[in-house]
Amino acid sequence: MTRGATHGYPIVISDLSVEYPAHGASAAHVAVHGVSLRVAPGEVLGLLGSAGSGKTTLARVLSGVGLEPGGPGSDVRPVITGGEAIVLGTPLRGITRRRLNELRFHVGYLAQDAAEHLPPDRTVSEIIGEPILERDHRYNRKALATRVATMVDAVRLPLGLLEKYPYELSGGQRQRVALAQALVLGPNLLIADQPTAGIDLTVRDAVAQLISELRDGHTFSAVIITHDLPVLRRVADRVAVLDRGEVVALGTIDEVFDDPSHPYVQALAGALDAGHAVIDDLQPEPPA
Ligand SMILES: Nc1ncnc2c1ncn2[C@@H]1O[C@H](COP(=O)(O)OP(=O)(O)OP(=O)(O)O)[C@@H](O)[C@H]1O
Repeated sequence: MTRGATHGYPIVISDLSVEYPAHGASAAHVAVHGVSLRVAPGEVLGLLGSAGSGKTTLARVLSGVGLEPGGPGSDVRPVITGGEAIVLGTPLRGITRRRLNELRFHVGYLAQDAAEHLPPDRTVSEIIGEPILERDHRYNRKALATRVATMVDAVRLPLGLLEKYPYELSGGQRQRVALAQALVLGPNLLIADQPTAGIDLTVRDAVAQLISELRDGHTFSAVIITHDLPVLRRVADRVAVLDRGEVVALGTIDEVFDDPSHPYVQALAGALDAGHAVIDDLQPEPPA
């Protein structure tokens, strides 16, 4: 794998279509339709869109998690049916198992429901350190403990939580444990599905700060799904808005919201003007 290749762009998506195949009584469903976009090195792209617009599908495909046979929550896996997505130089269409495993070590992925799915029988320290041991089970235990403690600190959790179990933590603390796990391998790319959901204001700020600091290192890029405007303003260089699987707006926050042409983007812009910081309760317009 050529890390950061494809003219240096960590993500290059061209005319990508993704479909959930027919299963049981459900017909096939196209969740992402003809999407093209690039994420530049050092760029954080915010991804917005109504419920069901394809954000999570796109995130799962780009992280490789959704393409993994038997992967988590993958009873029906999304399939790339058109176009291509190249992540850190690796084309995802028809990717082999071996290359997918390799890619996964370089892409941090925070699933939408990660906080609810932490393994109940592992301590915070074991959970955060797991990706390191998965990559190298003989990793030096002292170095591992140091790395885990650094990550706990980075997500503003007290070190006293290291030996606690998920059920002993609040939802916001669990979310930060999941984020620390997604970042523990020092990925070049983070794909985070609602990283600040369920986290209170002060800590939300800390998460935004952490992402900004990582970005300032210039070797880190991210796609962040969030409807949290203060977080978007703080971390996102550009935003893409999805509606029914298509990109309907792309640009800086000001470019997208100052002169919205698409009805859903207009609705978002209206919500922002009305002072809503979190804008995820908007429904798309019914199809024409
Ligand atoms: N396993 C699946 N099988 C079939 N269709 C699915 C599956 N998962 C998602 N979909 C459909 O794909 C479309 C996109 O879903 P997706 O979860 O990617 O949207 P989203 O923008 O992330 O929504 P939300 O904000 O609610 O998380 C939706 O119509 C959804 O019903």
